[in-house]
Amino acid sequence: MSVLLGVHGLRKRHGERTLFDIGQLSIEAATAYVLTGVNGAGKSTLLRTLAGLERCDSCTVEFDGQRLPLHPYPKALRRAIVFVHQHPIMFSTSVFHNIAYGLLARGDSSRSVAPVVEEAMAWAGVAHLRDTDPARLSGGEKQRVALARARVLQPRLLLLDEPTANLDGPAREQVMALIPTLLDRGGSVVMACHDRDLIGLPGIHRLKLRDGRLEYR
Ligand SMILES: Nc1ncnc2c1ncn2[C@@H]1O[C@H](COP(=O)(O)OP(=O)(O)OP(=O)(O)O)[C@@H](O)[C@H]1O
Repeated sequence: MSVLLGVHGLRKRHGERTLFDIGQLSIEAATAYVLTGVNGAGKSTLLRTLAGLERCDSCTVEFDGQRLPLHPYPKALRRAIVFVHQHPIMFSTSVFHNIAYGLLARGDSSRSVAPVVEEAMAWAGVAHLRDTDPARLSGGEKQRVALARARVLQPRLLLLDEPTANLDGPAREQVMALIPTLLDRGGSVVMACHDRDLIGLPGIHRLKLRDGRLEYR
């Protein structure tokens, strides 16, 4: 198995408090991980740091054979890594437009984007909501749109922050059912979560943040 992203010396402080100090983290290609840890352990912060949404104190990464600093955040990682927030923020336009947005922003033509978005809406079970304003969606529907929006970008690494938090019943099950097929195209995924069913998914690798250190389980 080849290493997709190697992270060296990832340290994060808030004032005097060291939230985490991770000597080495290797994320393999085409592999799924869950990241567990108690409330406040720093799971979201770790994912946000890898996505370039938070600054780390000092860190270098190896990506595609290149050694890069994590700050300023390299363009190569911005394209390769996608972060899905626990409470996804969406434009008040339509489901279709929200899923298409990232591809259009990359410069893809409307003509090439349309079938990709249609396929993603079908995958996520939201095709019937195509023209709906996301403000009108339930939490589960919003999370499925967020996963579709991330999937069309074909990230090499997808970071999910508690994808099933605040969901229960069928909404949670529908989101869970999508997780194994997120990896269709050979990407890797790291999910911060407390959800025992996600943690127990077959073949998933386990990482745990405990007292600022990362444990491989
Ligand atoms: N800007 C900040 N300044 C100081 N402390 C912060 C700041 N941002 C986050 N923290 C603290 O860092 C800690 C880690 O937060 P984080 O959200 O990463 O944890 P988590 O493991 O994802 O928790 P949960 O499981 O509850 O979502 C928390 O104690 C939080 O209060």
